[in-house]
Amino acid sequence: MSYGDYALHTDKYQINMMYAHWVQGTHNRMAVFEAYFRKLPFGNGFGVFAGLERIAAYIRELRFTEEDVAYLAEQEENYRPEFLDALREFRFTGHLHAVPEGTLVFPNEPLIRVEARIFEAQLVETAILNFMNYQTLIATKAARVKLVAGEDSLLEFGTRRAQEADAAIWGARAAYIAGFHGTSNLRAGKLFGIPTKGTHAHAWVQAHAEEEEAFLRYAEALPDQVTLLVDTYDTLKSGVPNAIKVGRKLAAQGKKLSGIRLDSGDLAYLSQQARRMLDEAGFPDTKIMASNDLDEHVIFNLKAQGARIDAWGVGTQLITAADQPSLGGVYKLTAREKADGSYEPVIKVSGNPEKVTTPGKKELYRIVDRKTRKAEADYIALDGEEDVKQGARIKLFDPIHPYLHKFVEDYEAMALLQPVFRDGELVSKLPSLEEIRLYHKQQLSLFWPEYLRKLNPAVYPVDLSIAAWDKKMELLHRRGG
Ligand SMILES: Nc1ncnc2c1ncn2[C@@H]1O[C@H](COP(=O)(O)OP(=O)(O)OP(=O)(O)O)[C@@H](O)[C@H]1O
Ligand SMILES: O=P(O)(O)OC[C@H]1O[C@H](OP(=O)(O)OP(=O)(O)O)[C@H](O)[C@@H]1O
Ligand SMILES: O=C(O)c1cccnc1
Repeated sequence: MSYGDYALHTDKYQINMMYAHWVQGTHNRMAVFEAYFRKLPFGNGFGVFAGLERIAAYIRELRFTEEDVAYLAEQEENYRPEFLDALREFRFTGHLHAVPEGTLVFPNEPLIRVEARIFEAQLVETAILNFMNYQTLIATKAARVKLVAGEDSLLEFGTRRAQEADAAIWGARAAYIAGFHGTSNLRAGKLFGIPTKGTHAHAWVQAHAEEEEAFLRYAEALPDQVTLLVDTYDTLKSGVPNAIKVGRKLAAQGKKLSGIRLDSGDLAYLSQQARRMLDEAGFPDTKIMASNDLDEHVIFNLKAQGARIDAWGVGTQLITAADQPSLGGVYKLTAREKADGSYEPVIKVSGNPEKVTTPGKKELYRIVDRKTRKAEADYIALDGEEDVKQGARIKLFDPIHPYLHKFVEDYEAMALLQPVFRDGELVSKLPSLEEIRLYHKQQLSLFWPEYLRKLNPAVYPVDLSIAAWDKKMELLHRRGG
C-alpha cells in the first residue's frame, strides 16, 4: 500500500547533517541506530509495539521528488548542486530490523535497528519515531482498555476528537491490534480491513418530532442492525420504553432489536435499570452499549459497580491517549564504521544514568522458561554473541543493581528483532492485520499476570549480557570519567 510522499517528513537538522557528511566525505560510512523508549506510558507494565507497517511503506517509497529537491535548494543556498543530485538518487539501501507489531515491549530495549550509510540512517529518524511513538502509544492504551473489558465488545469511536486524520486511522489500527473488535471509521476499515460498526447520533432523534418515530424510521431503514441511542430526552422514562416498542414491531417481522446505546448519566445505574426493563419486556438478547468519555478506569469502575454493559464505544480518551499524549521514543547512534571498515561502538553519556545509551549493535531476546512457557526476562546481547542463541547457561542481572542476578539454562531465546529490509529490499511480506492481532494475543499469554495488571504492575526485567554491560562500562569510563 502507498501512503504518500514523505521524504521531507523529517527535521531540517537531519538534512543539514546529511549535507555536512556529504561535504566531509563521510556520508557513505555505515552506522547503526536503535529506536527505543525509556519509560512506559500510563504506568503500564508493558508497551505494545505498533507502527511497522507504515514505517516499512515509508522506507520502501523513500524518494526525493523534483519539487522536494527544488524546495530544499530554496531553503538553504549552501546546499551544493551535487548534493541535490545525491538526493535525487536517494534510495534506502541498508538493513532494518524490528520487533513484530503486536509484540509486548519494555523500556530500553531496541525495537527498531537501522544499519545503513549514515546518509540514509540519519534521514529516517524523525519519521520512524513519529510513526512508532504514536502507534505504540495508542496500542498500549488500547491494551489497557482491553484488559479491563475482557471479552466484551470494544469499538473505537475516536475520529472526531483525534489529533487530525492520520492519527484517527492509524490509531484505529493500533486499537484493533490490541484487541478492539471494530472501528466507526470507514476509511480505516477500507484501508486496513478492520470491521466497521455504527449506531446513530442524537441528531437522528432530534431530526424527528418524536423519539419513537425516530426509532421506528431508523429500524425501517436498517432492520438488521438496530442499535438505538436512548438518552436524547430521558433514558428510562422515554428512551428505553420507546426502544422496547420498536423491538416489539421488529419481532413481529421476525427481526430483532440488536441493542441500545447509553451515552450520558450514571452508566452503572442506567444499564442495570435498562437491562431489567429489556429482560421483563422479553428482550434478554438485546445488548447494552455504553459510550461517553470512557477509558480503562471508568470501565473498570463500572464493572465493579455491577454495570450491565455488553459493548463499549471508546473515543477521545483512547485516540488522544489523553492521560499521556506522547511516548518518548528515541533513536540513538550505537555504532559507527571506522575508516578501516570495522564498527566502533559509541555511547551518549548523561548525568542521568537512565539516559546513558548502551553502545554497540545489539540483538534482543525474550528468555522463555521451557517448563512454565512464561517469559523470564528480555536479554540484550551484542551482535554475534553465541551463548544465548545456543541456549547455554546465561547470567541474568539487573543493569542498575548488577548484584541482583540469577542463572538460567532451561530456556528458549526468542530473537525479537526480525529482518524487515536487507540491502534496501523488503525481506518478506509483512504479516496481515489479523495475524498481528493473533500474535499480540499469544504474546500476552507469555507473561505472568503481575506484569499485565493495570495498577502497580511488577517491573519486567530487561537485562544486558555480560559483554554488553562490559562494553558499556568501558566506554562510560573512557568518555564519562
Ligand atoms: N457509575 C459511574 N461510575 C463512574 N463513572 C461514571 C459512571 N457513569 C458515568 N461515568 C463517567 O463519568 C463521566 C460523566 O461525564 P459528564 O460529567 O459529562 O456527565 P454526562 O452524564 O455525560 O453529562 P452530559 O449530559 O452533560 O453529557 C463520563 O466519563 C462517564 O463515562
Ligand atoms: O466520548 P468519546 O469516548 O469520545 O466517544 C465518542 C462520543 O462521540 C459521540 O458524541 P458526540 O457528542 O460527538 O455526538 P452525538 O451527538 O452522536 O452524541 C458519541 O455519542 C460519544 O459520546
Ligand atoms: O456509531 C456510533 O455510535 C458512534 C460513532 C462515532 C462516535 N460516537 C458514536
